[in-house]
Amino acid sequence: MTRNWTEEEQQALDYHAQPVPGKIATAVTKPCETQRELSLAYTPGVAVPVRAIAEEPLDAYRYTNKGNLVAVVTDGTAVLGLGNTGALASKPVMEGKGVLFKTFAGIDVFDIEIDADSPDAIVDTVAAIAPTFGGINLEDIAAPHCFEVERKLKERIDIPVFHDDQHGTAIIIAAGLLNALDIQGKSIHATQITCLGAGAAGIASMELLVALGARRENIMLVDRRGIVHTGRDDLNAYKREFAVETGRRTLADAMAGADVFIGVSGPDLVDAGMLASMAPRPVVFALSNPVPEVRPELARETRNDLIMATGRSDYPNQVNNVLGFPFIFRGALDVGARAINTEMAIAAVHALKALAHEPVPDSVLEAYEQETMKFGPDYIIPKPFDPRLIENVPPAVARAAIDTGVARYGWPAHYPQQ
Ligand SMILES: NC(=O)C1=CN([C@@H]2O[C@H](COP(=O)(O)OP(=O)(O)OC[C@H]3O[C@@H](n4cnc5c(N)ncnc54)[C@H](OP(=O)(O)O)[C@@H]3O)[C@@H](O)[C@H]2O)C=CC1
Ligand SMILES: CC(=O)C(=O)O
Ligand SMILES: [Mg+2]
Repeated sequence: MTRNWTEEEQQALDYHAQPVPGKIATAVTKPCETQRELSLAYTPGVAVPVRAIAEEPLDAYRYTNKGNLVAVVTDGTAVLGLGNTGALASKPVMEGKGVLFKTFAGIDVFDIEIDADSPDAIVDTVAAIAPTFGGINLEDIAAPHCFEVERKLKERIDIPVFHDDQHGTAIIIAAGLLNALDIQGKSIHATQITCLGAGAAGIASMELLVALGARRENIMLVDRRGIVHTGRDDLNAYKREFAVETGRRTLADAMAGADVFIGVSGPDLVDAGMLASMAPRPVVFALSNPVPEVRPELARETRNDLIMATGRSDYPNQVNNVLGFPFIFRGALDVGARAINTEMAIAAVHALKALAHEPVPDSVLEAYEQETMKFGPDYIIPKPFDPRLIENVPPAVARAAIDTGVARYGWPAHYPQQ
């Protein structure tokens, strides 16, 4: 098949193809150049840690890479905003998550793309390979299957299972939104929120906002069929939790008077009229990747009192789960956490929120070719290249893990003194 890629698309293909196909490889961490080293790395030396681990399974964290290795697992059913591309085509995204885990938090990743025809097929596969890993990052598995997969895996294995599109996204949305509302002079408790997308990201984000003080009755969830309301008989149990009693039906109805729009759905679904109908000083997070629900250019043309974020790196205010999963897993792995719970998620929210108020380091300004960046409408959340993320977020997550009793170890010796 001959395709006509644009210059920018061709650059993306070349980046992935050259100098070797793909974005990630394995690295050897021990010397293996002499007969002596070979006998330590392989037989006979390798038998000693095998016997140790067979006697004491926790020794796997000491003698293997288990404690620093995460599986990024998908079935390819909700790949970015591209939909169900299948397992194979999702691999560049999963390798990309591996790049971010390693670059930002030093965590190694195997990406696991599974051809699965049911939630149980994913659960059985992941449970069977779990001994290899210190954590499982579920990625781009569509709702509602993602909820069942995560719940069943949490019941079956004793390492953290974290669906990034649910909880990673929710954490970053919450941190960015709390800051944006402060700037707009609004309170989460009284805010009318319209969320377009009632899948993995939408449901989990609204649940976390409720845990942080948003009122369930102030949230209007919208899916392909319009507003999620109590008169509908096609709702799954997760959507039903947010069903409101209302005569309103369409996305346009849901946008009128809203203080906040969260888009976790698909490209170009919001028009100028909908934006214009929102309340004064609104917050608009159009987070579908790669194409947002509304382009920032259109939003700015329409009104100048909004705070706007996208999931992308090339506009101000990138609200994207890249700010979460590397640092959250770092904190969880460093204390041998058995789970990543809501308290750990909320600790990450507050750490990210607070960091946005601090002066921005020069290295970040250079990476973004900006002279200044300061807390305000165009800087509500730290940038992924901020070197303080790794200093601030993992300790906050680790502290919450220890306090809630899910940590296997105490405060890491290399963490800042408390
Ligand atoms: N910036 C970020 O960090 C992140 C962004 N996202 C983005 O969020 C989006 C959804 O991801 P995810 O939740 O994992 O996917 P899911 O498949 O789990 O959910 C998608 C949801 O979007 C709704 N939707 C899709 N297209 C439309 C449409 N044309 N009109 C109305 N509703 C629509 C679906 O409606 P229905 O239920 O009726 O099918 C569904 O509720 C993607 O675009 C993804 O890129 C996701 C995670 C992180
Ligand atoms: C960022 C991400 O995980 C997504 O768009 O699916
Ligand atoms: Mg994703």
